[in-house]
Amino acid sequence: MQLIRAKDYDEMCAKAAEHVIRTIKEKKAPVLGLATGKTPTGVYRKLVMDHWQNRTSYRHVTTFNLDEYVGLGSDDPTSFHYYMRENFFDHVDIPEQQIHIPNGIASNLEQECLQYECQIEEKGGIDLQILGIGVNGHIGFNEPGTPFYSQTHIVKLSESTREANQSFFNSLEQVPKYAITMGLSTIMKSREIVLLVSGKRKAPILQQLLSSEVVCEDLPATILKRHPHVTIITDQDAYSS
Ligand SMILES: O=P(O)(O)OC[C@H]1O[C@](O)(CO)[C@@H](O)[C@@H]1O
Repeated sequence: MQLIRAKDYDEMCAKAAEHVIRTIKEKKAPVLGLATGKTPTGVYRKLVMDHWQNRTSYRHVTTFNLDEYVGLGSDDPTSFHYYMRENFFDHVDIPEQQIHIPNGIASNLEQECLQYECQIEEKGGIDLQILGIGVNGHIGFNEPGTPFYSQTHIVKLSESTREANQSFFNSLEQVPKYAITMGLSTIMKSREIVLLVSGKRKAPILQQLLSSEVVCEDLPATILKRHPHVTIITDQDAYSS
């Protein structure tokens, strides 16, 4: 794992955006894995700015998001669908049919998971996966204890995750209890992974991840130690607190 220590959030986002731009410029039909949450919003801002200033095009890009809440449709302002449109997709030239986000209101959620996994494979897998990390070490919504062999599946969110994501909702009661997430094995099949870690809140889990000599399901992000091409980009707050 390569570690890049950016001086602040802005520099962390700029470095992550460089990875994305390089990937979409190098590949003929790039497939991006995208994350939501507070951490990557600045990356999307950089990408949108670059799209308008440098005419970087997304016409040839396919995307797969990591996760979505069960029970929230794409028009719900608290869904990850909505977040992605608002922060990124509405501001670049990516064709709608090349955007993939799990459908949290599918009538058959199990089938939705299987189908999502197949769609990723049909597109030849993910070239670059952007990840954030939960305060409990989750990646995607793969909570501690999730099997390393997991594929896209339905997960019961831990209370700490619901509390961490509460700021997107009016109250804790409104935070869904379940989500669809790419599994750990789905994430590990990506050819390159960039993990973003920002802010003092994430300092303890980053420290734990970096110092952990064991790779174990209790700390899902440790699986990344087995991946040949992972870059962790942190800001100073996450690294030095
Ligand atoms: O960036 P945040 O808001 O701290 O969230 C951490 C991670 O948890 C999630 O919300 C769950 O997938 C991710 O989207 C995010 O990368």
